[in-house]
Amino acid sequence: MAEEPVLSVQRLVKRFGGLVATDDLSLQVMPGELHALIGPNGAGKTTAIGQIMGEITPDAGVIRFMGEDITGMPTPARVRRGLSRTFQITQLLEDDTAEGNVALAVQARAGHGFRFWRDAARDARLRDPARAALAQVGLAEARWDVPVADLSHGERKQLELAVALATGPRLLLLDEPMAGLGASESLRMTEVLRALKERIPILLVEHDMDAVFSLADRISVLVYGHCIASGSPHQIRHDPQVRAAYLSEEEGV
Ligand SMILES: Nc1ncnc2c1ncn2[C@@H]1O[C@H](COP(=O)(O)OP(=O)(O)OP(=O)(O)O)[C@@H](O)[C@H]1O
Repeated sequence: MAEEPVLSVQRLVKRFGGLVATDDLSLQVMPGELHALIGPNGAGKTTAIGQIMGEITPDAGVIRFMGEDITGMPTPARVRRGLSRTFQITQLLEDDTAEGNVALAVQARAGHGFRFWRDAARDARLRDPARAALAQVGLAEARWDVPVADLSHGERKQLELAVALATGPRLLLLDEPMAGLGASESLRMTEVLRALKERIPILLVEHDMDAVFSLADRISVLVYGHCIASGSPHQIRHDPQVRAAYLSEEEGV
């Protein structure tokens, strides 16, 4: 029997006034796959993630997750089913520690039964999975009890990924996890994602083409909200339309 996609987006459309931000977009993420979504600034990549998470309502199209139609489903219900995202600009509680932030996400997943969120980091049922998530993203243990406000940008990006992992995702939607990282931090994040994709399928939005071409099993290219090409890294690298529309602007590809 053919494998079912984890995520299937069919003919998605989103307009903002006269602007078509998502233009008849179809894409799939298969089990075990890292699917990269690339394209110029403003191509509609973040808008696509927003619709998959239920934060933005599409004007047309169908989104299926693990075979279920989730198009009209509220975000929390999608998270419960195993969808999890990170943001281009990190969204963390500045005053809480790294571990506290992840423990809160574990608590949110567990739902009721934990009454006082301030104690989240102290409860082993929250602490242990939180620490497991922090270890997976490679954040140094000495930084786990540091307030978020004192973390470097690179550490915040790692932490944001740990928060996304804490909800127990069956699909990760990553919006520019390399944004603002230095060369060595990007390489470290690439290796973290390489290990993660062995366990969790990933839809990756990213401008770092070294990372994209080294990690992706499949790449889809968005231009003005429309997918102009989808294929293996080799196919995309050699697609003349893609090179003309996007890759020629990017260094080293
Ligand atoms: N809430 C909104 N209202 C109006 N226009 C919007 C809104 N959100 C996004 N847009 C527009 O939709 C288009 C797609 O934006 P989006 O942020 O999805 O692009 P992107 O591919 O993620 O860009 P980048 O690579 O710069 O992050 C842009 O022209 C943007 O200005």
